[in-house]
Amino acid sequence: MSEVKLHDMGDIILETRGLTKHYGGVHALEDANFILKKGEHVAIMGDNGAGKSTFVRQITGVEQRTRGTVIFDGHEVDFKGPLEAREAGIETVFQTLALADHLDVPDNLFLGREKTMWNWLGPFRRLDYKSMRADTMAALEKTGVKIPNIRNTIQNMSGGQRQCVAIARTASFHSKLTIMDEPTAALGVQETAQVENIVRTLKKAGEPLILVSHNMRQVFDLVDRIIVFRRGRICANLDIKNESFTGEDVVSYITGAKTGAEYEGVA
Ligand SMILES: Nc1ncnc2c1ncn2[C@@H]1O[C@H](COP(=O)(O)OP(=O)(O)OP(=O)(O)O)[C@@H](O)[C@H]1O
Repeated sequence: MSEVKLHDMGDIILETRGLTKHYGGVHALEDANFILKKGEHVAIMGDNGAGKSTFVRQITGVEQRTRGTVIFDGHEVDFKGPLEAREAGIETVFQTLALADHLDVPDNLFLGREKTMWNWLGPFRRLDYKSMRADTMAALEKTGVKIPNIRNTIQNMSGGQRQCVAIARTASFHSKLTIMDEPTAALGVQETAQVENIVRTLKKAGEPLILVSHNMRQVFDLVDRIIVFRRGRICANLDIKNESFTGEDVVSYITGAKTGAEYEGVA
């Protein structure tokens, strides 16, 4: 992680200033000013192609931004990849899930942060499979996720089970920020309810969350604030507690039927 400057962020965990991503002539993300406070849960909504995942990818270092600043936990950051972001405390469930298909559940949960133990045969450390398996069972239990056999490789699991593993991985390590990009898109009713319970657990623990979702009911149930993206720009910042607006209003911002005052990026 390259730390450029220190910022006194007060109760802000994440801020983006002028965050922009162009793919050649495609302006996928334009000048996004965004603030997330510690403990706050914010939903990101918007039509297909509005720039939501692009926004997530620039924060988590999956891609290098065209311009703009990201300040996380008081540091100006420019992550070179998602592992760097994770090391800094950002856990992300990507739309693509980013699981290793040929590995089983414990190996996926601990990928890049394997537990080791001293080997009694010599002065070197080896992987502590037993402990990782036990922790995996505990993590799944805690999140309510049901996987029949954790030794199965990911490639032999259903779409819903894969999604659950990705979410359990995110929720089982205490992070400074969790980002979920459409975590329930491929899930059935029961699995969706489990994921929503995980989100509530994070809220109770005071852990901040960015939730990319198309699901209006879910968003109204779970978050404090809704940010709407339209054509790569943030076009609305709606505080669920303090403002009276309906799902129809949100849809109007998503479709462009309604345009808000210029978003200032201040909660
Ligand atoms: N690697 C890429 N190369 C070129 N264009 C891209 C690339 N990734 C995304 N885009 C374009 O950027 C725009 C924003 O895409 P993005 O995936 O961020 O949308 P989204 O809001 O997450 O949509 P969805 O809800 O469908 O996931 C789209 O026009 C998309 O086609």
